[in-house]
Amino acid sequence: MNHHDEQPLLEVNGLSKSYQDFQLKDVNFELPAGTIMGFLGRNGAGKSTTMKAIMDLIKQDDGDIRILGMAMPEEEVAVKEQVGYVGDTPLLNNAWTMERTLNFARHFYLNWNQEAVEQNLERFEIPRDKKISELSKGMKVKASLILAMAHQPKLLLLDEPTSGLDPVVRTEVLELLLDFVQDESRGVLFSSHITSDVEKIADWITVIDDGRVFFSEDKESLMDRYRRIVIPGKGGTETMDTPLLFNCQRAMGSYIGYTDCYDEFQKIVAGDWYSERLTLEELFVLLTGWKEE
Ligand SMILES: Nc1ncnc2c1ncn2[C@@H]1O[C@H](COP(=O)(O)OP(=O)(O)OP(=O)(O)O)[C@@H](O)[C@H]1O
Repeated sequence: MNHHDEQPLLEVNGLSKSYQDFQLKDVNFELPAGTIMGFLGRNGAGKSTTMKAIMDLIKQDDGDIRILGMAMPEEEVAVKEQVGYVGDTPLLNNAWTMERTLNFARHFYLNWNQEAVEQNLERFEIPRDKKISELSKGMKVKASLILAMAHQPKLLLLDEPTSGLDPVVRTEVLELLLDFVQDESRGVLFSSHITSDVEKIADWITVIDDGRVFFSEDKESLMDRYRRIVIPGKGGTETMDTPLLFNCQRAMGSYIGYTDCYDEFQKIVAGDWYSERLTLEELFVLLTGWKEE
């Protein structure tokens, strides 16, 4: 389906923020409805800062942020009805039970869905009567997610929702996110260092590097256009001498390079080579790590 005819759920245009030793520089991307966007970047690249600026938890220096066409922070009250956020430091009060937390939070929203809350509490086996401080890390994450989704937002902004969770709980959380976007009107932006999680469920990948958007692209097209090209044996220097390849090197008796336009490479470059698809993790390391060598 073509998502682009519809209004994006989230538009970030020219977002800038300066700290003493770090700048977000002209961050631009759009999140279409029905999309799960994986937000990747190395430690300190600016993921949390971007998400906090979207939520107006920190003041942006410059930029235009729209959620369902509404401007942040100008239309904050209306926007927050449409957004669920789970940040890097949970907002849950440790001394409260889940019951008390939910009873408190429900008064702030018009569209609170108690039925969905009950279902999710059951689905994730979250006890209502235990204090938040008595929940395990995984339970806290799930509790935060239930809370973030209780007012039926259109957009979820999740800062590393799956880090520190066991594989079973991680899978449950990923399934919850897939369910969430299923009706194609909602969307999720989630940052993660667990590239396999992102590869599993994201439709769109946005990579931020040193405060700039490196690329923001449909996952399938991204994974399709990159390939590792291998020429076995000692030859291959001429074959590899094409601007379509980068990061060429000899390794394990072969000549290895990478292309970001595999379609073209395939058409143009003859010779004895074969290609390998990259995992998202390999692609991420290749693109954000190789320039440091
Ligand atoms: N309140 C602050 N004051 C000054 N600098 C800050 C502040 N918050 C974050 N930074 C700096 O901004 C940069 C980006 O931080 P941010 O938390 O956005 O990165 P991140 O991509 O989320 O990293 P990680 O993957 O490690 O969570 C870092 O260099 C950090 O030190």
